[in-house]
This record gives sequence, structure tokens and C-alpha cells, in this order.
Amino acid sequence: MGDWSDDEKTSAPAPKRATASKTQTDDWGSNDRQDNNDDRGNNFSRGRGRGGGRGRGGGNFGDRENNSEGFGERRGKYNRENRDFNDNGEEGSDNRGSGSRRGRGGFNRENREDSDRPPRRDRNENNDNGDNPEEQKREVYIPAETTEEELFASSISAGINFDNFDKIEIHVTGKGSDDFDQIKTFEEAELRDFLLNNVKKSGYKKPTPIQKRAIPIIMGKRDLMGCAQTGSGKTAAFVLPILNTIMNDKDTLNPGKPQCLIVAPTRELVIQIRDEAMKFASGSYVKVALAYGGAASRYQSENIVQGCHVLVATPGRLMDFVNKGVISFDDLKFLVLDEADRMLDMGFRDTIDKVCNHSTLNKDSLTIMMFSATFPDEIQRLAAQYLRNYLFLTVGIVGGASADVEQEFIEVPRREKRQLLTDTLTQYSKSTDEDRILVFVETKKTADYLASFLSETTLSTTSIHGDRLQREREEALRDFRTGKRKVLIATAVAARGLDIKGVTHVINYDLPKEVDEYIHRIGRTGRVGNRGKATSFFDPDVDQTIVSDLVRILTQTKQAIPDFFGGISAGSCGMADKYGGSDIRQPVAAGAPQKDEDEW
Ligand SMILES: Nc1ncnc2c1ncn2[C@@H]1O[C@H](COP(=O)(O)OP(=O)(O)OP(=O)(O)O)[C@@H](O)[C@H]1O
Repeated sequence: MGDWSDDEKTSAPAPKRATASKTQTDDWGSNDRQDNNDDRGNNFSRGRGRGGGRGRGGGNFGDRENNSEGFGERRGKYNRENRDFNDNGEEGSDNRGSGSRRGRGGFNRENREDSDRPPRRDRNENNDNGDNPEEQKREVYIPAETTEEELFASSISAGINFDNFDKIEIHVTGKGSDDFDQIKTFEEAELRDFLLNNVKKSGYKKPTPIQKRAIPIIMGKRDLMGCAQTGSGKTAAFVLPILNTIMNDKDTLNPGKPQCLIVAPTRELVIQIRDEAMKFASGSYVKVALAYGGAASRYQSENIVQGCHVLVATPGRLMDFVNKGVISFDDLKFLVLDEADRMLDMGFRDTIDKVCNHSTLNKDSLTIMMFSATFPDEIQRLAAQYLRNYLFLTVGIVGGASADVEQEFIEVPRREKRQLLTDTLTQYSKSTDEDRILVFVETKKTADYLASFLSETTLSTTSIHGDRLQREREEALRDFRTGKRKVLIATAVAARGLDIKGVTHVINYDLPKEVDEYIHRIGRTGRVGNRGKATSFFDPDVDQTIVSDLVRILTQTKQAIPDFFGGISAGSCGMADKYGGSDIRQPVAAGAPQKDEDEW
């Protein structure tokens, strides 16, 4: 499933120094030397906050319709001369300088251990000889704090189709689903004043459908599985009621014992969720902390030990801290799995099991929530094992793509992709400052190669993938957000959750193998009612396996199916039944006890 090697799969070997039986001091001893050098002795200067002066505008695609005309000519087979390079990236594979490594950034030190680095096997998966000296680099990285101004400037403004959200059907199923009214305004949710102020300050005028239904359910402390399309405000749907409940309950804050734990699969996503939580918590005493790999472990653990109400974490660093005794779950009231289908995938499930069965956890006082835009049936079945008497909330079709994304496919053989990309991007060199183009590729090597190649052109480009240092990854994202770089070449690590203003166009240079990843990738544009465009390069030699699923997505969003998909229609391959996922418990009579209810 693409390049996920950086996201701290918990299958990574346990860090040698992390033994649960040691005291914290001992445990940190080795880290201390590494991490301590980092920050304390050196009076480091941190990089500027992420997203300073982040891009303007909501990225309404409507303004750019003229720019996209050229695509029409290229629909169907793209036929160009072969070029004198190999599109697999061999030429540029050693050149990692996609622009951003030169830049500024947080504290940087080589040859340091970082317990959350993925195993070498993963990091070098695109490296022919596996011996690139760059891979040996370690650094202790302390990310910059985001300023309050930046936090509030980060939201994407609602677009012209925002009101269309109200036309999407909402379903809530499960025992007691009628107990919770939907709210029509944020005021009706009876949120505390500071939260309401922060909601207003964020520019939110009314709740999105998932917020309308999820906020009262979470305030009522019911377990929840929530599914709504990409860019429809799922983060605020859980962050707002959680913060409100923490403030209402006023439980004592104990060191290393968070009251809410939010787990997400990638580092950049947990940073974003943390920012969202800090934005809404602004002006209150609620403390939000982060735990993610690639950044200084000691710095993070100190924040946690000082006490945090909300902890946002990736699985690898979370388990590292749990094993070291930095974190325990005695006070945990809320557990959120964002991108839950991914979190329950192989590799991360162990962590979820460990958290949910941890000896310090009091299951009776815990509410668990899972959110995603995609929720395959088999993952729902798995998810149900962790939840108790949960409600299943869906907005629109489970696993459907955002209707605000215009989807285009261009048939092109592999060796001609680079020229097609160059031609496509050239249109944007004349476009407005607000436009950002996100290009997805399958491998880190291709990401490096394309970023390097495009940086030689007039298009300022950067890249993000699992072999880049964390400082470089955050810098790449910051440069993209601020518009310093208008093109970001990314592997699957950026497919889920990232919310970046001004992304008007997503290009799948390589199509993913799984349709769910396609849905998440194209969902980086067309967010909160803004329109966006996704162009996918279809290589007939390798992309046939995803065709039937793409036909489903195109049919559901009422978009044209390309001729070169071979005449497959949603009905013709018997897919109609498989689509439109629903609550897997539905066959059970309403009101009947649920299978998993007592299993916990
Ligand atoms: N009620 C609202 N009104 C206006 N904007 C909103 C509202 N709720 C959320 N937003 C903004 O919408 C954008 C998308 O929200 P968010 O990232 O939570 O989407 P999501 O559903 O989690 O998407 P994904 O599935 O891609 O993770 C954010 O910029 C957020 O600030």
C-alpha cells in the first residue's frame, strides 16, 4: 500500500534502549545524552512556526476553469515521443535536494538515535543498494511552535458548495440512536463560551453534517464510528465535544495521564490535529501535547510528564512512551482513532490492542471514537471489537469520494508520464499565487527524482516521503502551505487527512493500488465546499486492477467513465451490491442487543 514506511509501523523492532522495567531516568539516560545535546546545551534557534503567512484564499476551482481547458485535448491516449530519461527515477535517485534541504528549520543534529525511526528495511525500499549514506543520518529535531495567529489562519474557508452538504443524507444506527438530536447551530450544542468564540474566530458559520450529529453523541459519551467524506470537518466534530467535556468535568490533571488520546497514522497529520485542538482550546487551561517520531523524544516526553489533557500521537512513539512508563491511561476518558480504517490495518492494530487492553485503562469510563472517510466492511467488523454499544454515523456513501472533485483520467504509458506532468504543470506557472498542486507518486525514489527534475524548471517544487528527515518533511509542508513551493511531490504518506489551503489540483502521477487510497488522495482538494480537480495518469499496463473500483467512484459522483476503462460499468461487474457500505450490524433487528456489547 504505497509508501507508508515512515509512519512508524508498530511492527518496527523495539528500540534497544526502551525497556519497560527500567526507571524513567535510566530509560532516558541514553536518550538524554542524545536529546539533551539537542536542545539544552546548544541554545538552538528554532525555525519559524509552520505555516507562517499560509496561503490565502480557499482554492475555489471555479476561477480557473480556463486553465484546465488544455486537459480536454489530452483526454484519451497521450501520445508523445519517448524521452531520453527513465521515468522510474534512476537519474535522480541520489539527488535528494528537492529544494527544501537547503532551507531553514528547527534544530538539526546528525548521528543521533531516534527510537521511532522505521526499520532500515523500510526506509531503503527504493534504494537499489540499500547503502545510501543519507539514510544513516539521525538528528534531534525540535519543531517550531505554531503561533495563535497561525492556528486561526490555517482553516480552509468554506467554498461555494458548502450548503450542498445539507443535501447529503445522514444516517445514525445502533441502539439509542434517537436519543441524540442533531444540532443546527454551534450555539445549540451548548459549547462553553471560549469554544464558541474560537469556532467563530475560525470562520465556521454553521456545523457540517458530521458535526451536527457527532457533537451531541460525543457529549453524551457514546462510542461512535463516524464516516463522512474527505474535507467535511470530522476533526472539529470530535475535538469540540471532547474539549467541552474535559472543561465541564474538571478532573484533576495528573502528570503523564492524558484524559484524551487521539491516534493518527502519520506525523504530519498528528501535528495538524494537535494544531486544530490547540486552536479550539486557545484561551483555556486545557493542555495539548504531541508524540510522534522523527522529533526529539525527550522534548515531547517532558511536555507529557508536565501534564496534558489531550495527547495526539502516532502509534510508534506512543508505544515507546507507554513502554517507558512516560504515559499511562488511568485518567483516559476519550480515545479517538482518526483515519480509523488505516489504524486498524495490519501494522498499527497491535498498538490499538495494547492501548485498549492496557492494565491502567478503566474501560468503564472510556468513550471510543473512530473516524474516516472510508470504512470497508471487514474493518468495521474489526473496529466493532473495540467499541461498546456504539452508534454508526454516516454522511453520504461510506467510502464515497467528494463530489466537489472533478476527476479526470489520462491514458499514458509509463515512459511518457514525466513529459505529461511537465506539460500539465506548465499551465500552473502562469496561474495565481493561491494555487497549489499536489502530485502523488508510488515510490520515494520517484518523488525524489521528480522533485529534483522539476526544481530545475520554473516550477518551485518540494517533496515529502518517508526517507526524508522529519525536519525536511515539515519544512516541505510548510513551504507548500506558504506558497514558497507551489508543487509538492508526495508518496502515500500525504494521502490522508492533510488539510492544505489552496490545493486546487491533485495529480496521480502513479495511481494507487487501492481505491480507498485514491479517495483520500483526491480528497486533498475539493474540501469544505470548495471545488477541486484530480487528474490521474492511467498506465494500461499496471492500473487495470483498480479500474472496477474507479468506475464505482465515478458512477457515484456522476462523472464520465473514460473509454479506455474498457466499457466496465458499475452494474456490469455486479458492483452495485458491494457499494454504499452500511452499518455491518444492520441485519440485526433494531434494538436487539449487539454482538459485541458485552465482550469488553
Ligand atoms: N463548520 C465548518 N465551517 C467551515 N469550515 C470548517 C467547518 N468545519 C471544519 N472546517 C474546515 O474544513 C477543513 C477540513 O476539515 P477536516 O480536516 O476536519 O476534514 P476531514 O473531514 O477530517 O477530512 P479528511 O477526511 O480529509 O481527513 C478544515 O480547514 C477545517 O478548519
